[in-house]
Amino acid sequence: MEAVRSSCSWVADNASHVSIDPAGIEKLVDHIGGKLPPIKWDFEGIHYFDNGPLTAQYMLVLDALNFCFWPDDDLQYDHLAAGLADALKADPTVFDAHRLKKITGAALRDLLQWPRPLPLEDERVRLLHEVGTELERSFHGKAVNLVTAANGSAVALVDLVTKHFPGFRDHSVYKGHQVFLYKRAQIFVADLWGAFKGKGIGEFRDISSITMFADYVVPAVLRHWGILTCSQALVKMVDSLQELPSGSEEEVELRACTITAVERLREYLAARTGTEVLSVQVDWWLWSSGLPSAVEKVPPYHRTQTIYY
Ligand SMILES: Nc1nc2c(c(CN[C@H]3C=C[C@H](O)[C@@H]3O)cn2[C@@H]2O[C@H](COP(=O)(O)O)[C@@H](O)[C@H]2O)c(=O)[nH]1
Repeated sequence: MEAVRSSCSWVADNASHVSIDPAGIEKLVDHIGGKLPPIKWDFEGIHYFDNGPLTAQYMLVLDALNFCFWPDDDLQYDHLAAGLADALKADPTVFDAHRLKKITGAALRDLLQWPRPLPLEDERVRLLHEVGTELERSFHGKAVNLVTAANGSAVALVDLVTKHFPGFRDHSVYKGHQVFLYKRAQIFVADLWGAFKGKGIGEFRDISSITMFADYVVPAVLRHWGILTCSQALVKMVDSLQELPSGSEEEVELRACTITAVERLREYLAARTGTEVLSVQVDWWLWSSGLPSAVEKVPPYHRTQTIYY
């Protein structure tokens, strides 16, 4: 995604609160022996997969809701991915467009078997209505038609998703410049690619165009390795779990510098190994290394209330 890469690189060059340290990149690459450890998509075994169109429907619903878990200490991405998978196994029509269009907060909670209101529940419901309505209007109700309309191009699919579904238009205006981050639109493409192992409706000839998915786990991992360095004031805010307003300079810098740092890390790894390295793979490995169950103990992540990640 050229617009994502170039706008984030501009932020990194003009940042006031976050910087990227090449020494941190070298340290991490040395630590992993110069090669990215292999990582399987769905290493947790929590996603729905039937090798067919229903998987595309599941992924679109999953990534429409793939944001803001932290305000509820017990809620994690796993609950969403596994909860939606169980719901779909129990009732294959549960994500039919006409049902998504009318879903309520209580029904979503039921479906996920979550005992209390979800963070930003009203937004989650509104986004599902948006998905149902637009799928019906433009894609005969089926996410698989959206995917095939991209003709095997990851870039085209991100464009289609962001054109048709306003909820996926993850961007900010920073120092007067429009910055594109597109976390959920890009992770949707990557999730399809990962689930279908780059075959069939998960085949994208330009998967290397996708950047990492800027949210709150990977920036903390990059801080741990000294790849991202934050101003003292920002460190204090993040480490004391103070909320960082969505769209603030600090928040945009954290995300944009994370994308740019992963691009540099990818280039450095590719040069060291002499093989192509994908941002998607770097993202998956960094993300999994930042989970609470992982060996590395990373600093707290930044707290931002947003529908974008
Ligand atoms: N950058 C990046 N962020 C990712 C994912 C994934 C899961 N991707 C699946 C694809 C392959 C793997 O097998 C994964 O299962 C979730 N997240 C984000 O993390 C946050 C939730 O964290 P917590 O609730 O504490 O586990 C939340 O913002 C969520 O959107 C990823 O891959 N990359």
